[in-house]
Amino acid sequence: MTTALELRGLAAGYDSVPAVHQLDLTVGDGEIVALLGPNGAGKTTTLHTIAGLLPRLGGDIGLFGAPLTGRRPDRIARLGLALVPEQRGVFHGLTVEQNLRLHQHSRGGRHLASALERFPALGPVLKRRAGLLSGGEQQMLALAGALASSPRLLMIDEMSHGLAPVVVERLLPALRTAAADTGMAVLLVEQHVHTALDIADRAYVLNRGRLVLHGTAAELRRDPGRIEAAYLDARNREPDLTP
Ligand SMILES: Nc1ncnc2c1ncn2[C@@H]1O[C@H](COP(=O)(O)OP(=O)(O)OP(=O)(O)O)[C@@H](O)[C@H]1O
Repeated sequence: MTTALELRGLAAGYDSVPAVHQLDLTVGDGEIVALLGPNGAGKTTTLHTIAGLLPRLGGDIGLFGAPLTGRRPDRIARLGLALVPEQRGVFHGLTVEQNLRLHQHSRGGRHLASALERFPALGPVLKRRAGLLSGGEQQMLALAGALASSPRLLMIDEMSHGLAPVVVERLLPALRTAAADTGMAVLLVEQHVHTALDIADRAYVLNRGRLVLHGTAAELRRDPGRIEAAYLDARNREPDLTP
C-alpha cells in the first residue's frame, strides 16, 4: 500500500501557539483512518493544517509521496485533497446541481454522475436549493461534491454532526464503497467512537494535542477500555502518591 498522507512530528496551532504536538500519522491509499479524541483535542486543527488553511508550526507533511512545503490551499486541493468541513461547506443559495458542478470544476473531475450514483437520494432534489435540504441530505451533498472532484485523499470533519444515527448509518456504506472502488484514502474526524471504528481500518486518539493511542479499528473495538482511558484527561486523574 502506498502512503497518501504521512505526518511526521507535526506541530500545529494558532498564532505560533501549538495546539497539536509531535503528531505522527499515516493514511495509506484506499485506507480509512479515524482521528478521534475529546473536544479541543486538536482534530480540526490537524485537518486544517494538512489542507493548508493553517500554517504548519513544525514537523513534516507528506502528501502522495511528496513533501508539502509552503503550498496554498487551492494548490493542495488540486493535488487531490478534498476537505468536508464540520459545517459541510454547502452553498445554501445554490441548487444541489450547482453545488455539485462547483466541486466538479474545482479539480476538473468528470465524476459527477458516479458521485450521484453513490447518493441516489440526491437525484430527485437536484433543482432544489441546498439550504432547503435536511441535515442528512446536506451531508450527502457535501460528500457527493467532494467525490465529484475525484480526490485521492478525502478528509471529513465530524460527518455525523447534527445527524440522527440512522442517517449516519446510511452514509457510511457509501463512503466505504467509494474508498474501496476508487482507492481513495479517507481521514475521518468523528466524535462518535463506535461509528468511526465501524467504518475505519485504523484509528488514532488525540488528547490535548498529543497522540495517546493508535491501533487497528478491530483491536480497538475489542478493547473499549483503552479508548476510554485515552479519552480521560490526565489533568483529572489523582496523582499517584505511593512511595
Ligand atoms: N481559531 C482558534 N484560535 C485559537 N485557538 C483555537 C482556535 N480554534 C481552536 N483553538 C484551540 O485549539 C485547540 C484544539 O482545537 P480543535 O478545534 O482542533 O479541537 P477538536 O479536537 O477538533 O475539538 P472539537 O471536537 O471540539 O472540534 C483547542 O484548545 C482550541 O481551543
